[in-house]
Amino acid sequence: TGLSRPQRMLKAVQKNATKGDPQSVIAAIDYYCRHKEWAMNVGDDKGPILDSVVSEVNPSTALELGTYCGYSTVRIARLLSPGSKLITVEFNPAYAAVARQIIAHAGLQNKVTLVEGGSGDLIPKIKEQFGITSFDFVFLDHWKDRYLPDIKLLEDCGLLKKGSVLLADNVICPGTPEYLEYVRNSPRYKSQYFQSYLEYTKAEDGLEKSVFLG
Ligand SMILES: Oc1cc(-c2ccc(F)cc2)cc2nccnc12
Ligand SMILES: [Mg+2]
Repeated sequence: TGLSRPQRMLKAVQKNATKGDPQSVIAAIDYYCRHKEWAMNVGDDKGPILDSVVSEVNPSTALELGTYCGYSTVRIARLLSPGSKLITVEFNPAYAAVARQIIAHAGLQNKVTLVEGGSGDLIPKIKEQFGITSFDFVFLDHWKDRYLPDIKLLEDCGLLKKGSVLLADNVICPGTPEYLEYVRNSPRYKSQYFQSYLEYTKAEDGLEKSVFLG
């Protein structure tokens, strides 16, 4: 049945984006998904909000849950200072295979470690496997029913410290009600909603930024 949607997106990047130029990779994906076929990238409405939070935090260690094709991986990694690291976790091997190639096309493979597997299984292994004591920034963009259990796991594994910033995609569409209720009512977080739009559409969506208070 031919190429998958992620593979078609990869082809568009290889055809239209300049190797080693992250901005051209971002633009090629946004053009393809806006004009050819929709895909679940954070996109060019929410993307600048992601950029501003990453730039403000300037993380030495960052974690992304849900790589998909690597669009937000490229958005985050292009803003990291030299020596900073982004770990991105993807459950679906076919998605991971495309993401590796898109991240490489952007020339960001040295800043990114893509780990294949379930976030619930991998989070407890991060300290020993990567020698990371805590994350300055976490982008949640995977399955919505994993957001809450995964931040509780990050807390329990001691991977968050005072000032760690969580940014969650899709808190309106598809929606993460349990997660929102938790971060907005827990004394351990200071939470803020950034209203925007579901990628490449006019539907409402937004990002929730939550600072861990320790
Ligand atoms: O940004 C996203 C959008 C959607 C999505 C799918 C279908 C719709 F109709 C609306 C929204 C799903 C997502 N799953 C995982 C990570 N991010 C997602
Ligand atoms: Mg998303």
